[in-house]
Amino acid sequence: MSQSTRSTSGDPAASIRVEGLTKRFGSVVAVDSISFEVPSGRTVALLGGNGAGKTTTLSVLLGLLLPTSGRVEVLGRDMLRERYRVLPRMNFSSPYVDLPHRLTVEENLTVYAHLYGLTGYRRRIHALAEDLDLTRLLNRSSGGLSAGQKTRVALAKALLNEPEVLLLDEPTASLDPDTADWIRTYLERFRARTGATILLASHNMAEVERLCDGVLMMKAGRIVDRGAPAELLARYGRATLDEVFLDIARDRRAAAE
Ligand SMILES: Nc1ncnc2c1ncn2[C@@H]1O[C@H](COP(=O)(O)OP(=O)(O)OP(=O)(O)O)[C@@H](O)[C@H]1O
Repeated sequence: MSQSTRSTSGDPAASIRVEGLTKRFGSVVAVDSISFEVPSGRTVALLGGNGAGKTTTLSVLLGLLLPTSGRVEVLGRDMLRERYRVLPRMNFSSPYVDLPHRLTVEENLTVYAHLYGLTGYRRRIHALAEDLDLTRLLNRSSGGLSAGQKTRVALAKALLNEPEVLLLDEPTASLDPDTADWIRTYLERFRARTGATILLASHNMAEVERLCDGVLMMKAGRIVDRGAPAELLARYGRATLDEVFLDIARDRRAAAE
């Protein structure tokens, strides 16, 4: 089993540790007793069809949703009891979160910099804007941006505090192939430079194969398989993760079973 995604075993180097996590919404079991660890400095993907429980898992990890049961630790702290000690060291981006439309991009990033209590934030915002090709957009109102531009602004917001743990929900959704590729390269460099731990939900298998050390395959709230991309390809006897995904979605068994 891949080191990057193994079930909980108390690895002290794990930046994210989830144990027996269940989240119910009324009669809907969105996440059903899942356990996993993400070692420090690794990038791991949550994969699964629509409604598999990926966004719910990320939301519990951020402390935005309370778990029905189970334990969630980030950077060694219990997210239920010590979330405010960890949140300054984390960040996230999601296509489901919209920035206030009337504020300019720079104003929005400044509001977040204040929320994060950053000093020297003006320089940081301009450096990130340059990195993410946003300089020309800083004075534009956020509501008028294209989907791809909004995604890049959301990523700038997520990187403002140089997070040690970064949660990304579909980081390249609605980006054209060129911009998506550019964002992936950026994320690779960010991780190499900072040693950040990244957990991302994605529907893009090429992205996962390129960026991720480990994969957690979710279905109906459960983790139904896990491993490094190469391990999963070998186990299912497939050439691409797309094919592995379809095998799992359609209940075809791994070749090695
Ligand atoms: N606030 C909520 N109230 C009720 N049900 C919810 C709520 N949030 C999520 N669910 C349900 O929980 C299940 C998991 O949803 P979730 O958004 O985590 O899936 P997902 O894997 O992120 O899906 P997608 O790929 O479509 O984004 C779904 O059945 C969804 O309808």
